[in-house]
Amino acid sequence: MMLKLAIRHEFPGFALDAGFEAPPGVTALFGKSGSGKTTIVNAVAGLMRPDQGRIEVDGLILSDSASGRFLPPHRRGVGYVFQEGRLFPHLTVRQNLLYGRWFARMKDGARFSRIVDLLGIGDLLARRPGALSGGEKQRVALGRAILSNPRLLLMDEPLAALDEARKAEILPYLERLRDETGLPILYVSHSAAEVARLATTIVLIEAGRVLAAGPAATILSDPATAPVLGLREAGAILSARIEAQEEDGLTRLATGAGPVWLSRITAAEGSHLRLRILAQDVMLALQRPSGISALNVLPVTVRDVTPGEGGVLVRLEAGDEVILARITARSTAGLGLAPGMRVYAVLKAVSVAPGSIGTGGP
Ligand SMILES: Nc1ncnc2c1ncn2[C@@H]1O[C@H](COP(=O)(O)OP(=O)(O)OP(=O)(O)O)[C@@H](O)[C@H]1O
Repeated sequence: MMLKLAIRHEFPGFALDAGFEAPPGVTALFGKSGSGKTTIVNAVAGLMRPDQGRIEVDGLILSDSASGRFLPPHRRGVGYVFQEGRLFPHLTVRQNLLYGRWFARMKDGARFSRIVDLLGIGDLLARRPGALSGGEKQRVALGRAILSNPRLLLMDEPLAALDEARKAEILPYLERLRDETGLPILYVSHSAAEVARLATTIVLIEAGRVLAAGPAATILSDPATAPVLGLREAGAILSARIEAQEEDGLTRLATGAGPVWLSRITAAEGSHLRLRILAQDVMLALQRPSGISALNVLPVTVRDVTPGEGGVLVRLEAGDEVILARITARSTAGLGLAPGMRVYAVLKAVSVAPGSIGTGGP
């Protein structure tokens, strides 16, 4: 399924003119406060009617100004998860979950059990929302949205109200949803870390317009978009597979850039992971360094060198992957870095934080 959107809308003092496609997986809408993300989500949900344009999912037209078509929200088949779960306080978790299903007129017990298992909420079914933690509420809200059998899911900062520990608890469930439902998920977030972990596709919004859109790995490692995402957050995403759990506490991963060793990752051999390698954690050397503690030395070719305010971003081709390094202007000049040069990227095994390791491919 695919969402296609091209809309224009004017509020006093604000003009939205946005177009993009959202394939299955998580399409993250990322941009500053007031850039228009919620307006886009509301237009897809049918909560506002854009002045102009067209929104369709897999050929079903949700809204089209040219023909005057505008499907009301309840006929769109769109699941919506808000910042706060908005569960019905007087209903149990089971009743909240079934409420969504009632709309879809579904009576499929196997599917109910599968979603309950997927979200790990089986033990909560008899409780009321008042007796749930913030993270548990959000998992129930996700379950309710999915059980309504939607064509697509809208999530407007679903983790924003949670502390870091609760966020970390929910992220694996979101990854499973992304990988197992095959639905397009439009996901609004302010957090580059969250976007890097979850997004399949990234749409960068600035002042009502699409600044860049494309596969997450491409957008995240693009020096042109790094200032928007935040330089500290700039980096690459590598698709990796666990090859071996080694005896000294390291995990060996196969990546398109070569083998990478990281501190123990608790997942089975053969598992597919996505690693976020922050540009500020990558060092560059002209010769293969010896006598250093860093375990990962990858031969790479410089693709481009982009000076900016917070240092220089060097985009590197590593096998069939792209890695980004952020170094100082002095180091860039000292190494004489230029496109086409073959150098070595150095990465410490401990520099990839557990929160930067997700499941599934990029
Ligand atoms: N109903 C409305 N009437 C007038 N102006 C509106 C309305 N809804 C949104 N706006 C304006 O449109 C702009 C975009 O708002 P929107 O909520 O889409 O931004 P956002 O990117 O989702 O922001 P945030 O991250 O803070 O939620 C803002 O300037 C906002 O004030």
